[in-house]
Amino acid sequence: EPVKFDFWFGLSGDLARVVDTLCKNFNESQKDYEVVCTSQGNYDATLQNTIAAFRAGKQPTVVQVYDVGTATMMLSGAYKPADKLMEENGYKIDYADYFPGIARYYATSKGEMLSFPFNSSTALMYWNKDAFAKIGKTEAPKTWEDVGADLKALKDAGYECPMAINISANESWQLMEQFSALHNQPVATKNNGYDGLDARLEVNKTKFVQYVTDLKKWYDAGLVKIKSKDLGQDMVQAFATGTCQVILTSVGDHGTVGRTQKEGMNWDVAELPVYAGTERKNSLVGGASLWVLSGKSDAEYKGAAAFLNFIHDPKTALFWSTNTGYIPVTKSGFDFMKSNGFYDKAPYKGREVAIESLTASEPTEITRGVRLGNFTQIRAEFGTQMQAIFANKVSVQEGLDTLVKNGDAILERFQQTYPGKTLP
Ligand SMILES: O=P(O)(O)OC[C@H](O)CO
Repeated sequence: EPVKFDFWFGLSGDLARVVDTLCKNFNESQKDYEVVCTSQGNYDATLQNTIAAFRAGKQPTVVQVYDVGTATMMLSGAYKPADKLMEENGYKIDYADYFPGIARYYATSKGEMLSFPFNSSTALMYWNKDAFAKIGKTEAPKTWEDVGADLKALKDAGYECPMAINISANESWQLMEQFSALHNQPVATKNNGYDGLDARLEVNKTKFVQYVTDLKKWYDAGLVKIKSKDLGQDMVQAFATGTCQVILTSVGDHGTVGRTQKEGMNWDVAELPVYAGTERKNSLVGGASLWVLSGKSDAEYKGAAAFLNFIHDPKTALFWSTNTGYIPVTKSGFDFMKSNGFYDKAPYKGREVAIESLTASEPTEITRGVRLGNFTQIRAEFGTQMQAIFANKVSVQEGLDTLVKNGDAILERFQQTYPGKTLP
């Protein structure tokens, strides 16, 4: 009888099917362990359900935690450090093989790998080449000023939804966090939280204010439509079916768009635009890492170590990245894919743009990431305020001021939960 252990993850729909296949591949690759993989619906729910399960003593052995849950996990103390787990179980992992920007996001300041990078991404602009051809464009706009002009031209050419944005809770990632990084603008003080739990939000006085103002202006002019998950709308499908001509989303959706697109539709991905005159910085590493939780048996830990080792294998990287769009997290995985001609082939060719975006500059103190406690709640507040802004209930400045005020209260509560503690 193989030893069973649970893996909870946050991806859903088409991407969840790819995870299921990955789990099946692991189970078929050996006889000692059986991983039982269960989607929790989304990243937020995965973290919340894990915390609740932990309190009830029913936590899974392995859990996928999104990038911005890292600070919460680190301070929870509810994990078994992944690097220690591997060492205890006799696996030698070459940590220098991880891309430094990715490793750094999930490591402590001393470089310990508490969790293992799994699905790494960044945000890109997806654009419909057929629609842009109708307005005489063969390239994606590079500045937000050009985006504004192109959306207007698309509208004038008869397109009902030139661009769609998702203002649900989780979408602060591409709209607020990535935008801020590219423009080297802080989301929060203390270098986005890396330098202290007393960090507080700053998005009501950065370039982000101008961005929301422009998005709202374009929305009022019918150039931007809202396609939000919490309204039961699917922005990625709105693009894939040809309904909307531009979206901003994760490179992790690249495989899904390819599988579900309207037949014959020509599309591509490009780096997120920046405002004219901006010195572009690297975009943020998104996605999630795999944490191993405390309180499990030695046998389950052996299984978890074998699973992490399987995921670390360049062949798994090829399977995973091909079918999703997530970028390989190790140099060996990337080299293996290159040697297989991966990035030379359509439709995978465009995906290299994600790596270009991630490496556009050396990470600054601001662009290495965002490390704030209880970020799930801050994102929920983002969703609430963006909806109030777009429904004309408050002005852009009022909405962002409230986001900062309520977000700061969330950060303050987190700080009080861990008196005298600092991030590892
Ligand atoms: O859509 P993903 O998986 O690339 O993740 C996006 C963000 O990083 C979530 O925090």
